[in-house]
Amino acid sequence: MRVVVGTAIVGSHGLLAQERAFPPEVAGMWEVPGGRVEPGETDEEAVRRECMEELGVTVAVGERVGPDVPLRDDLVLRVYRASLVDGEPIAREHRTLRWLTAADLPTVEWLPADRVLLPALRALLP
Ligand SMILES: Nc1nc2c([nH]c(=O)n2[C@H]2C[C@H](O)[C@@H](COP(=O)(O)OP(=O)(O)OP(=O)(O)O)O2)c(=O)[nH]1
Repeated sequence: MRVVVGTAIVGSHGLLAQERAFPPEVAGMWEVPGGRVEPGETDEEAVRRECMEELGVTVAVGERVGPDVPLRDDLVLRVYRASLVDGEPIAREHRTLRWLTAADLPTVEWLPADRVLLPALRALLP
């Protein structure tokens, strides 16, 4: 089973989410930062690497958030909570990033797997 890690970073303005720029089928849809765990890498290492690549920040990885969500036969999305340790997030690989409040959460067009996790993500917000 391969894993795509997602990262739930909650700040004073809400949950950090990003709008995908590519591929065309999912461009304009929203997700949390993350990506595929590479062979030989732990989930936590993948979260830290992806947050540096995508956002330019160092994070401390915390607890799992919600269930594993199947993406395809051999692939699941697994989200971890994380906190910012160093840097201000910048969308390096995405169209844009936003801090979403609890009220904002249902208003953006999430990728289908992330939609399954909305209750768990909502629970992280005041
Ligand atoms: N990063 C991320 N990917 C997600 C989320 N939800 C979701 O369905 N996905 C899917 C989209 C992609 O098919 C896959 C991860 O792709 P990616 O492009 O972010 O991963 P990656 O950086 O490792 O890129 P690649 O090597 O697979 O090209 O997981 C999410 O919240 N975050």
